[in-house]
Amino acid sequence: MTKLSVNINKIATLRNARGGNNPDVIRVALDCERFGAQGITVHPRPDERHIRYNDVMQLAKVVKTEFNIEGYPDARYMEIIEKVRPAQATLVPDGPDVLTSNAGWDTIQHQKQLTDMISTIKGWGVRTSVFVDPDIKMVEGAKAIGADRIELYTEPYASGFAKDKAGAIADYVMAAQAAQKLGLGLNAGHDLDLNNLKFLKTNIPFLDEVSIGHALVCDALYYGLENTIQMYLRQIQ
Ligand SMILES: CC(=O)[C@@H](O)[C@H](O)COP(=O)(O)O
Ligand SMILES: NCC(=O)COP(=O)(O)O
Repeated sequence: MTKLSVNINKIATLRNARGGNNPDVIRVALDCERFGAQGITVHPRPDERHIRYNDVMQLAKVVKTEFNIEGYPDARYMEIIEKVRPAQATLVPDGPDVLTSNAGWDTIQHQKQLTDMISTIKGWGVRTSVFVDPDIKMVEGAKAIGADRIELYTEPYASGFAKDKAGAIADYVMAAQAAQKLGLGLNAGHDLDLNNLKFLKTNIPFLDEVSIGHALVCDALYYGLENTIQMYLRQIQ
């Protein structure tokens, strides 16, 4: 079964535009769960331009499905993972100034740093996932550092999909099969949407989880949140 984890960063972006509490990210997270989402993802960034660290603390008290906290493992991220102990911590190599995530880890070059972080996080009883490009060497590197799962960075798949579906998926299938052989769990995310999700699932049926935010929230403007979550769930059945 592939789980849908809804990334609610964009809800916080909208809330922050006016400084009040509308929309309320807590209410939206609970509604996403009520509408069928099997997880809630957040990705706090140091400038708190969307999800704030305090949101993460409040969400942790109410989220009943899998709570996934993504981010660069700086001191503040590690502190929040230790306090919250979410279902999953996804380590992403974003610099503080990036607009959004734009690459996976080099799991070989950062082997020592990642091994230490992963061991610490696993010691808190939290499942670990590392964000990687669809590159077999990086997948093997993720196994070597002790990660439980990888999350494949799907922006290149999403941007190549319109022109050449088969070409866009090829590296992802190879990386996914390598992960499966190594006993790593498999997540995917970034720029997944109603056009490209089913093809990903069909080609990689053993995906454990997809985390989707930007496109799902945009679709909800037209279809409504409940209907949109159901539409995404149908793509991964
Ligand atoms: C790792 C990843 O791909 C997501 O967490 C993404 O970075 C969230 O995007 P935004 O921060 O742009 O909402
Ligand atoms: N890990 C990917 C994620 O949480 C959402 O990415 P996007 O759908 O907002 O591009």
